[in-house]
Amino acid sequence: MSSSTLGDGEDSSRIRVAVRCRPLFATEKNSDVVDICRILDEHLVILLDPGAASNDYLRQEKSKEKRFAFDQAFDAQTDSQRVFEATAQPLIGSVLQGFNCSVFAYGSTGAGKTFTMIGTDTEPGIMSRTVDGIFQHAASDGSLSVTCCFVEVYNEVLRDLGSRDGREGMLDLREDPVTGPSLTGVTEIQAKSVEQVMELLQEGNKRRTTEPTAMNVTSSRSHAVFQVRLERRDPRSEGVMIGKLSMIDLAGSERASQTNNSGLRFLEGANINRSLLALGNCINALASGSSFVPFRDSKLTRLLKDSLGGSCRTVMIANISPNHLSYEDTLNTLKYANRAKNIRVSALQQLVQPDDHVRQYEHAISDLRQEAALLKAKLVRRAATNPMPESEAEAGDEACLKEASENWKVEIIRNLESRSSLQRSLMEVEKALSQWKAELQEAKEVITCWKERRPVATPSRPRRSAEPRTLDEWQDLVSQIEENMAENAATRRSLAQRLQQNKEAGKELQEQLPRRVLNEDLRAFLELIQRVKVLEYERLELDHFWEIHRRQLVDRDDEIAMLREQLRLRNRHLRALHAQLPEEHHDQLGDRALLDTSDTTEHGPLRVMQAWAPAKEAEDFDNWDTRPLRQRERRSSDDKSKDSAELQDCISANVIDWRALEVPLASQIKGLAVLQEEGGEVARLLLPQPPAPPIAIPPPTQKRGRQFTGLAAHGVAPAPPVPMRRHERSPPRAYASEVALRRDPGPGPGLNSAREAREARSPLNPLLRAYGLRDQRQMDRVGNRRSSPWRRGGMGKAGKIMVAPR
Ligand SMILES: Nc1ncnc2c1ncn2[C@@H]1O[C@H](COP(=O)(O)OP(=O)(O)OP(=O)(O)O)[C@@H](O)[C@H]1O
Repeated sequence: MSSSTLGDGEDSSRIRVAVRCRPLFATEKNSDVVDICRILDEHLVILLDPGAASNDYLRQEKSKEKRFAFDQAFDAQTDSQRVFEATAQPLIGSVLQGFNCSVFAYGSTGAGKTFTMIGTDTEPGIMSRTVDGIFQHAASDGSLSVTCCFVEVYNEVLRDLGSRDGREGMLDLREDPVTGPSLTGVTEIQAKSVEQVMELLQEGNKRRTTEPTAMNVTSSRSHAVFQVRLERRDPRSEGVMIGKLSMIDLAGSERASQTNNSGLRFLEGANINRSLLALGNCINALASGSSFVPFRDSKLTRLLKDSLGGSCRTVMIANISPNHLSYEDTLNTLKYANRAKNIRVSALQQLVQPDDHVRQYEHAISDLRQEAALLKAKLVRRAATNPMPESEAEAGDEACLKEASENWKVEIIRNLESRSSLQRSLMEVEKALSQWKAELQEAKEVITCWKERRPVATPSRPRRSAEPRTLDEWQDLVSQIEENMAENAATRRSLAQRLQQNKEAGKELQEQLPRRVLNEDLRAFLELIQRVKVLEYERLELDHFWEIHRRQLVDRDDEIAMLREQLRLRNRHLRALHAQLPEEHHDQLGDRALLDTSDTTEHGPLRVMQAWAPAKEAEDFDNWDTRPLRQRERRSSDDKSKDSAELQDCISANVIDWRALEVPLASQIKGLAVLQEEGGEVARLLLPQPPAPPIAIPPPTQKRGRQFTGLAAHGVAPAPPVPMRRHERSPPRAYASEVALRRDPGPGPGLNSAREAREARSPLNPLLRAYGLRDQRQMDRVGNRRSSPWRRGGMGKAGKIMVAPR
């Protein structure tokens, strides 16, 4: 293939940029919208200051008026035929001569891109006019072959708009260093007439992903790319000239937040912006003459690699709206277009000479000869050492072998590439699904709050600018999300199925390798390639699983936070009941497991443990009256009426979440149930405890060092601080005070053993007596502390469960 530079003047050396301003809609004219766009002399665009235009006297000083000059500028009155003549028509001759050309429409939503590129039945756009022009141009040229395809890039996935199952028909993009990017499996039509192409455009456009946005009721959410490939014989050189014309209707360039979208629409917006950002970066790199152009940053730029700058003639049409409310978007579009003017191009003609073909065949034949000689030699050697079975020897035709190995290589690479692409799509769908799930939960929560007339909790994610405002709107949103989730789930199922089929096909190919590739070196090489591809794929798969796992952890954290809240409410309710209940009914209350929150610092891997320690309770806990009830009854009647008044306040202020209180006891909460099954002290602590003998509680002594809140609440003084050895400096915090207690100094006078002496003096003693336990050992045995899950798992500082003694 040979190349020559297009040399028809200055125009060919840089991107041509045209601006088209649409007229104001009737609705806009009827409202207070002001036209802030002026086009002068088909070249100059003046964007007036919207403040000045809207008679905002405060803003008139800071004029925002901007002026830009472009190759062409069309005002609202210019029709599509004129736009076509000034932009795409001059490219037709170049494509017929074997140059790559492209026309793309850029602009924010509702600015008129689709109108310009595809048009309407009465006002056809550039795509159909160009095809018409091509056929007119080469009507007499019998050698012309026109092939068209129509695809969209939606959410970073390429879809075939030409196939009947357009939405399902995802495409793979291949890059060939010689022929450039190509789409495998795309529906291509060999166009014989303009009508045929028009049909493809119309049908494809219907299949395109469109959604109403706040700016445009039929907003295109994807980038539509229409490619026309022309092949014709060069009458002078007898070579074949291959030209490609790409016409692109880009999705809206507005910021995702401006379209008032949420959920999948917001995700779309983010992906659209990603592609456009990548396109902008490529334009910047091409404009600055950088040696590296980041084409690989998005599917769109990868697809347009050979249609942007470089070896291509490009026309950009920037569509703008004259509406003063769209000032920012219009300005951004004009700045973007202005930058694109600087891209220098040097188009290359793709002329395939008949000689080139001959040379290529010669190379291929000589390669094949070498390969055949090698294989022959191998076969001879093998036959000598290990005679082949009859059937295999028959199949050992060299050409067949060569072909088989080549085919195998192509098939396995295709299989692995499509596996990676399926996996990536699956990840995208999973991600979208999990976002939907979170949104659905939040919307349902809002609806419940609304129905129960409770205040709506602050959302975990930032509010969208267009949250539903009525209950009906919220319910509509829920059904819409559910519909989308069902759609996504179906896509996920189909992707998973295709992935499975792909893996099975890959396995089969793997098994065929020894039969299809007899050349050992080649086999080893192919195995290596395959291994690399498989590893790449496995890494992708691992990323995927990691992502799923991470999301599960986030969900679990949410669940834990919810359990904490339930526990907090339940504890508060129990305390309120204690305070409310007359003395004679105290026995009915039974033992309740209350949660000690003295130490809630996270430690250890078992996240559920954290649910035991309701963090919000921490500040209240020191004020709890954890003395036996009969002692507490001696409180003044003032205290009781205060408690009762507080409870009434809570109820009337609707602070208590009665729904949450329906969750009965801590023992029935998921995290605890799991641990109960494991046995250990949780179960023990939830069992009714022996009645406590009346004890005299000494007043709390002066607090020093770390406090063991549970003991302090019983009037037990903390142990005196004992210097720790180095390796003991950081014991798990929940046990810090316990460890300190056990480090009590030796026996005192008149006691039987050192241990008894230690226990007698231990400030733990009143607590042991309160629970009818003989000594520390018995406590250890009952509590089985040494084998408790905290010890074994090294989980340390989960919140502690305490039993409120009667
Ligand atoms: N030059 C024009 N003359 C008359 N009507 C126009 C013109 N440009 C756009 N319109 C009308 O404006 C509306 C929005 O245009 P269009 O759908 O082409 O916008 P868009 O830029 O493609 O938006 P999106 O990015 O959201 O798809 C359409 O109803 C279209 O018919």
